[in-house]
Amino acid sequence: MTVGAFNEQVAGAEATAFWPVDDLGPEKVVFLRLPLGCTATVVVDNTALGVGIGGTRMTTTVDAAEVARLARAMTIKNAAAALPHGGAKSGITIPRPLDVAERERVVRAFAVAIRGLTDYVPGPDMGTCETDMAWVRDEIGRAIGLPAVLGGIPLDELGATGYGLAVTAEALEEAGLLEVRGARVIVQGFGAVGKHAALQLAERGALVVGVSDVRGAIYQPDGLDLEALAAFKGEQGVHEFPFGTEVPRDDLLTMECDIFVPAAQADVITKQNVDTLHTRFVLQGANLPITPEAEHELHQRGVLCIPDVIANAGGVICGAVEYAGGNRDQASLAISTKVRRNVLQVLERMKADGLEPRAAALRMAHERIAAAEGYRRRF
Ligand SMILES: NC(=O)c1ccc[n+]([C@@H]2O[C@H](COP(=O)([O-])OP(=O)(O)OC[C@H]3O[C@@H](n4cnc5c(N)ncnc54)[C@H](O)[C@@H]3O)[C@@H](O)[C@H]2O)c1
Repeated sequence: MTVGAFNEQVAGAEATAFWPVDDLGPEKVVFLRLPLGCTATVVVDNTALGVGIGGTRMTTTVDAAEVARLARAMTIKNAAAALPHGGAKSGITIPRPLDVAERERVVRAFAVAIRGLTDYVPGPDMGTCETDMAWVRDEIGRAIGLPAVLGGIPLDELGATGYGLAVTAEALEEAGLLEVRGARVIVQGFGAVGKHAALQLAERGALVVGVSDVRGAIYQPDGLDLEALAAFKGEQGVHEFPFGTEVPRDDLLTMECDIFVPAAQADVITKQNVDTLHTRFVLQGANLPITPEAEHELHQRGVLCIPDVIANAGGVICGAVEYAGGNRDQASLAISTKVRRNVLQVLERMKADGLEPRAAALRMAHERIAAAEGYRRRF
């Protein structure tokens, strides 16, 4: 980024026109100059509930506005998950892809620069990984998403987010809305989230009848052999799995099921295709997989959509347990306890206040933050 562009970004920050500035935050916005022409922004949005946890994004395009929006999303997500953490985020803007030595130099310089920003704990995000977090921790003693040898809990290996999605289904069963055993499930996306959600739901007796990845989809009306599919997947597309019928990728969005799990990308269900979805429940694995209009329409049709901030919170809960020095087992217990309780609270809130699921979840998050704000010094 040129100095001019950097200054523009700072001026934009002062103008505050392009990111959320309200009673919640942001509390701090810090701009940094780093070696090799890199710049960084750290936004500590709100720390009423505790130290702000949020990833460090490292791309050629990340800017202050993106970081600020993501920091706000973390404030809401951590509060909705009932974690003792506020929301924060950082972004390192690189002028070009960096080699490993350059990257280490930039990440270590970033870490040193945020040493005094003790109300922010970085974690991995798009463009950063556990090695980057290990460098950060080496410099300043704090980061999450670390390698196991440094106390990290391997989030994707554990399948923390997928596990939380299965717990969500169990909570719906506990509320008398669904029977997981025998429920027909379709999962869009077979990556870190979708694969574990499918495996965990199948383990509980659900019939995962369809699964897609970016290249195609596979369908088996009697239920796919998920263990075999997970072992097969590797570099191959799920559509190449021999024990099922290959179908066009987005046909899965039109097939009848009890539970649909979008676990691929944002905005995959919109006003344009929402009519084609034939399901009773949507458990949101991806962030914002359904546009607000489509979510509203599904609610009107009686489809219960458990929003991302509740259903996919397994990952952030795992991060919070790691920060507290916990282990894998403690992370699993925290995910099952918190996700279950949050789903049941959303259902109660919907009933009591006549709210749609996302509005109920957001109200819960805002109330938790407001209650914590009540304990802050005001003078
Ligand atoms: N990893 C986590 O713990 C976590 C936590 C919360 C939210 N999320 C969100 O969940 C989503 C998935 O994350 P992930 O970590 O599993 O990513 P991933 O890259 O591991 O997997 C994504 C999967 O989606 C597939 N995909 C992409 N576009 C598709 C399409 N149009 N149709 C069907 N499949 C498609 C890819 O082929 C891949 O199988 C993202 O939106 C992410 O932000 C992830």
